[in-house]
Amino acid sequence: MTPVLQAVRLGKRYGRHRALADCDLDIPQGRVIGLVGPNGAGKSTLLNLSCGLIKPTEGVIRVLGAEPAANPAHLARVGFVAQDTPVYGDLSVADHLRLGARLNPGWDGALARRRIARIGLDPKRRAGRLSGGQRAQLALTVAAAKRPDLLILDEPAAALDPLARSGFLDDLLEAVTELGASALLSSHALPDVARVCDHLVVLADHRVQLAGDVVDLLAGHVRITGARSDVERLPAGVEPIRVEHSPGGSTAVVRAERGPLPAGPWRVDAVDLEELVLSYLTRANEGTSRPVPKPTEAHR
Ligand SMILES: Nc1ncnc2c1ncn2[C@@H]1O[C@H](COP(=O)(O)OP(=O)(O)OP(=O)(O)O)[C@@H](O)[C@H]1O
Repeated sequence: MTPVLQAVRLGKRYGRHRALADCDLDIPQGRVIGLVGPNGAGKSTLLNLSCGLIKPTEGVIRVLGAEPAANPAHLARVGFVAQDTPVYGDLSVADHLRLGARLNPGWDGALARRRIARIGLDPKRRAGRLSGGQRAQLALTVAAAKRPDLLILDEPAAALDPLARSGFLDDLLEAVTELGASALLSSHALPDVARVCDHLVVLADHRVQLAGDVVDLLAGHVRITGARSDVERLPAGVEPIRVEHSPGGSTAVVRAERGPLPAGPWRVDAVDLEELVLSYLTRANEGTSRPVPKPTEAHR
C-alpha cells in the first residue's frame, strides 16, 4: 500500500533560517502518528509541508503517493486543522457545515450533523461564542466530514482542559476509525501521544531523532541499571541514548540493535514512551545525536 507520508532528505529554510533538515520518513497508512519535539523543532513546518501550505527548499515529500496539494482531488483526501483551531467567529456552527458542504465534493453531511449532535453543539450558536474545546471539536468535525484519507492536526488539544482534552482525543480516535483514515498530529503532551498514537516521530534541532511504530520502538529500547564501569562498557550493537550517573550507580536508556539485550551485570527494565522520547530529546539537546535508528526485524 502507498505510504501515507514519505520524505527523502526533506528540508525547509526561511531565507537563511533553517526550519527542517535531512528529514527521511516512510510511514505506512492506517497509523495515528504523533509528532513531538521542543518549541521551534520544526513540527508545524513538517505539517505545513505535508498539507502543501508551504513548499520544500530541499528534498522530496509525498503524501498518499503524490505531491501535497497536487490537485483538487488530492486536496480532498487531506483534512487539516491548523494550530489554534481556526473557525469563523461570525459564522454559526450550521454555517460552518454549509460552507464545508459547498467547498468539499466528498462532504458527509450526515457524519457532520451526527458529530455536532453528539458533542452537544447548538447549530445556531456563533463560533466566536464557543469555548476553546467546542471550537476544537467544530474544527475536527469540519475536517472529518471531508472524509479525508489523512487528517493533519497541529497541536489540536493544546488549549483544552484535561477533561475536554480526553474527550477530544476519544473523538479523534473515533473519527479516524470511522473514516478508516490515518492521522498526523503534533503535540507537546506526551501522555496524550502515548494514549492515541501508534507511530512516533521525534523532531529536535530541525531533524528527525527517532521514527517508527511505537510497539517496535518500545521493544527496541530498555533501561539498564548497574555499576558505572559496567554501564559504560556496553556490548557491540547496544547504543546508549541517555546515560545518568549517581554515587549509587548508573542508568542508561539504550537501543539494542540486534534484538534482546544479552545478559550482563545490570538490571534491565522496559521503558515507556515518555522516557524514550525524553531520552532522545536530551541527547539532541546535548548535541550528541546520531543517525536515526530504524526498528530492526528482530523487534517485530
Ligand atoms: N514563516 C516563517 N518565517 C521564518 N521562520 C520561521 C517561519 N515559520 C517557522 N519559522 C522558524 O522555523 C523553525 C521551526 O518552526 P516551527 O513552527 O516549525 O516549530 P514547531 O516545532 O512547530 O514549534 P512550536 O512547538 O513552538 O509550535 C523555528 O526556528 C521558527 O522560528
